[in-house]
Amino acid sequence: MSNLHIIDHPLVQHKMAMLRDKDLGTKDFRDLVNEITMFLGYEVTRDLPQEEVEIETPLMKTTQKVIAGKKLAIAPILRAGLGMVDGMLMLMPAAKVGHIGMYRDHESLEPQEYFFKMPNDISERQVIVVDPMLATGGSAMMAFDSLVKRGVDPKQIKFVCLVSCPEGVKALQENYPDIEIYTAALDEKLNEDAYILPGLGDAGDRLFGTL
Ligand SMILES: O=P(O)(O)OC[C@H]1O[C@H](OP(=O)(O)OP(=O)(O)O)[C@H](O)[C@@H]1O
Ligand SMILES: O=c1cc[nH]c(=O)[nH]1
Ligand SMILES: [Mg+2]
Repeated sequence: MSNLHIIDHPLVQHKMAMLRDKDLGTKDFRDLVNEITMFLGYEVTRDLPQEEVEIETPLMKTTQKVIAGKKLAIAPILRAGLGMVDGMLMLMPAAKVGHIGMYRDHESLEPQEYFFKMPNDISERQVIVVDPMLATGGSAMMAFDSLVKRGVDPKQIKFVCLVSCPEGVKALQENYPDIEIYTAALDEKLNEDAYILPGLGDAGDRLFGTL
């Protein structure tokens, strides 16, 4: 079974059309990233373990399923991943947040890690790594490497992005076949600067107004 989940819900696709528009302003871009993230978060949490609890409604006693105390962490890849944190926390307010600072060197296109701070018990948590863009896959894979080095089982990692491309998906599937990928779009290809086409440009710059 493929580990690639493309979320093609009409509301998600409608919001993606707005997000890609080059004339969309910073505030609206930020708001849409959060809104789309919530839809993706709904899908990525679909298989969280559940347990039955007893409750009492105003009319009678009954049982109801609740999430079975799964320990979660959200791990944004900076900067652009920061734009997805609030959307995820809206759904999982008790999740811890660990930050992975990374930028792609403009010449080599290789990711450079400049910050890594996780909750102490990260090896016991399911980790949802978030970054709007999956281009070559180098940044996501370096983030996974860093988590695995700290004892996280790749089976406990999920990756959520807004835009992906065949090159990045292939790299992740070859190197981390156990990691489920959730995306709102599988675009056409990378250009010669490893930007996604049609894509949405530089997600970090559009989120933070640093164009
Ligand atoms: O799959 P890759 O080829 O590694 O490219 C994707 C990475 O590039 C972007 O970050 P960028 O380096 O622009 O940093 P920023 O978020 O600070 O803008 C993006 O947010 C990903 O982290
Ligand atoms: O298209 C791309 C590729 C990498 N990073 C981005 O922000 N956009
Ligand atoms: Mg950037």
